[in-house]
Amino acid sequence: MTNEPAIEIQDVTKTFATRGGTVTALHDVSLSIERGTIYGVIGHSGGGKSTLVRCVNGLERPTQGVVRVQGEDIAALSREELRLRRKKIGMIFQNFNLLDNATVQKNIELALPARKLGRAKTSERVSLLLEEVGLAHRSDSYPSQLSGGQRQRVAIARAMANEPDILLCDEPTSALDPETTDSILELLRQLNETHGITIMLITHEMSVVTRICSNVAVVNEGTLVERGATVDIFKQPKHAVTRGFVDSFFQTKEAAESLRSPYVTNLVSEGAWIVRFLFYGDEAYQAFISEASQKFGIQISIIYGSVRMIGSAPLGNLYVLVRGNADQLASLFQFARQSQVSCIRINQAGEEL
Ligand SMILES: Nc1ncnc2c1ncn2[C@@H]1O[C@H](COP(=O)(O)OP(=O)(O)OP(=O)(O)O)[C@@H](O)[C@H]1O
Repeated sequence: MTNEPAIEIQDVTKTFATRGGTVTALHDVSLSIERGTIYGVIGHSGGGKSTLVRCVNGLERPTQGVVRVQGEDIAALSREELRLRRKKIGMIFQNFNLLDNATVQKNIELALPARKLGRAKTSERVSLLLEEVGLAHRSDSYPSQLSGGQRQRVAIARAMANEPDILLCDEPTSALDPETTDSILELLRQLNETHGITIMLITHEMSVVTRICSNVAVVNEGTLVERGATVDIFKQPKHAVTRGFVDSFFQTKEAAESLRSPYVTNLVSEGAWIVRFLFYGDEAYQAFISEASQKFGIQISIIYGSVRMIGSAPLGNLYVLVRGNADQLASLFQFARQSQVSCIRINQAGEEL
C-alpha cells in the first residue's frame, strides 16, 4: 500500500456533452505521481488541466479509465467515503476562493471539524496553521484587507487544515506578481519538505515548474504529450508544445534581438551556422566551447547566453555562431553528444533546422 503512487491516473478520458456536441477534455491520459513529490502539469488554456485535477478530487468522474488516490479508486467511493477522502486532499486556486465576509480565522475554521474539536482546540489549530504560512498576526483581518499573496497564504492554511496527504494547486500563482509568486512557491516547497505532502501543481508557466517541480507532465488539447523529470524535459524536449514552453522560458527579448542582429545576418549569409547549446549542472562550467574549438579547428563566437536555475542546479542556454566545414561541424555535434551537452542547429528566428 505504502509503495503505491499518491495519485495514479490510468487511461482517463473525460468527455462533456454540450449543445454544440461532445467535448473531449481529456483523451486517454495516464500519469503516476509518486508520494512526496511536487509534480507540475503544464499546458495552454483549454488543454484539460483543470478537468484532470477535478477528476483527482472526485468533482468529475472520468468517462473512461481510473483515478486512484493513495490506492483508492475515487469513482468507486460512496458519497460519504468521498467526503472523507476529500478532507485529505487540499486544494488551492488562482482566485483563492475565500469567503469575503468572514475573517481569516473564520475562513480556516470552516474547514475544520469545529464541533468535534471544541473551541479551544480549533483556535489552537488555526493559530498553528496561520503561523506556518506566516500570517499569525492577521487572524482578524478580512480577505479584502489582504494582498493577493496573503490571501493565497490563507487559502493554503485552509487547504492544510485537515493535514491532507495531497495538495492540488490549480494555477496558484497566476494572479500574483513575480516576487509574490516566488514566495508562495517557496512556501509550497517548505510544506512539501516539512509534511512530505504530495503536490500536484497546474500551471501554464515553465518558470513555476522550474522553481519547485521535480517532474512535469505536458498536456495539450486533452492529451498528455510528454512527461518526465523537469531537467530531462528541459534538456531534451521532444514534443513541439513542450519545446514551445521551454523556448518561452529561455527566449528572452534580448536573445531574439541578438539572433536577428546584422552581425549574425552577415555571418549566416557567409555560411556560418547558428547553434544552440544547453548545459546542465556541472557541464555548465565545463570548458566545452574552447575545447571544441581547439579540437576541431572551428571558430565559435557567442551570440547570446544565459544561465537559469532548474531547482538548485544551473542550466546554461547558449547561442553561438560556428564557422567550419561540414566534417568539422559533424564532429562538433558528436562531441556535444558525448559530453552530454544538448546541441541543435537553429535559424535566426530561433527555430530548429
Ligand atoms: N463542465 C464542462 N462542460 C463542457 N465543457 C467543459 C466542461 N469543463 C471543461 N470543458 C471543456 O474541456 C476543455 C478543457 O477544459 P479545462 O478547463 O480542463 O482546461 P484548462 O487546461 O484547465 O484550461 P484553463 O487554463 O483555461 O482553465 C475545454 O475545451 C473546456 O471548454
